[in-house]
Amino acid sequence: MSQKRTLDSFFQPQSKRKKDESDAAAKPIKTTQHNDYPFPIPYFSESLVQDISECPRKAGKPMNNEPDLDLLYFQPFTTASLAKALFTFLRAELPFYRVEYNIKRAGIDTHIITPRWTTVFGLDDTCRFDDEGLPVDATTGVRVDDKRYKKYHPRPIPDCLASLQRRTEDATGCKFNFCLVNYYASGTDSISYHSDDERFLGQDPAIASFSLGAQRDFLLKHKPQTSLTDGPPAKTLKLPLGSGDMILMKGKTQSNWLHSIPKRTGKNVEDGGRINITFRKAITREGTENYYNYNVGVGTVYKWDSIAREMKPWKRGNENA
Ligand SMILES: O=C(O)CCC(=O)C(=O)O
Ligand SMILES: [Fe+2]
Repeated sequence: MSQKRTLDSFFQPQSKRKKDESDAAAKPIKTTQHNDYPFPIPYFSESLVQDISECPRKAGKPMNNEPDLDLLYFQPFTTASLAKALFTFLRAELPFYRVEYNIKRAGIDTHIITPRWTTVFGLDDTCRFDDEGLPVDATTGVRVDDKRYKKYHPRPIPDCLASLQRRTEDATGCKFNFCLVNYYASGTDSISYHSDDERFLGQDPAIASFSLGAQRDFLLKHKPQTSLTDGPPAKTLKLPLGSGDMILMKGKTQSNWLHSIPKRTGKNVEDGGRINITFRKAITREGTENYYNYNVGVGTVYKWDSIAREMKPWKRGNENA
């Protein structure tokens, strides 16, 4: 019988732990494990799960006063203390990547180094994970051997992020199957103007987007109008997203608007970092392939080093160093 690939288990106490460490430090931590995680990912504590279950305290505010814009702004979704705890936990416990790839830009081969740390978990709607953690057809339950799952193996959303996902689904009435995480270590990290309007998300996708940590501006601008008769260009909107805020982007937003997190300069560069979590629903296998390609890639795994206070390359066998 093959060994279970997904195990929600109790992590073994670390072998290098000194004998005189407190009982609290020696307490086993419950983790989600998977063959395609570089390391086990701890569960949130019971008190964090309880705090999440009490969010949001207030309904989201609709923002639909611009053409084709359809947002629900939870300002905030979580309390400030929960947002801080989530930020600290996720930065320390998730594997991150600095993905590099080549594209043709204005006809010229260009090497892109993604200007932020990224990670992703999930699987499109055509499949689900079986209890060995492998993709099976969502309706027949038969193992799926698809080239789109070969280069990067899909991996399930760990229990910690799944508890935030469930609360988000209940609060919005939307269903999600992917969780993308961005870590902007400082003001020099950014995401340029884009729309999340890929075909693999279907028409009018709903995307829930959380902000944790430093406040950063979220800019929105209407896509260029196709003809002069379409009216004057809509103005750029600036949402100064704070820790614990969540925006649900829905309806015609992705097909008509671009969004970005611009770089910050001068005294605003060192801001302590910001984490963005998005929950989305991919409906085809191209979505799975695309998300792992651009958010995990084939490069080095990094993990937060709380002493050096930066991401450090992570190597198997070095866990307790
Ligand atoms: O960091 C953010 O708020 C935006 C992230 C984003 O737009 C994306 O990951 O597609
Ligand atoms: Fe986006």
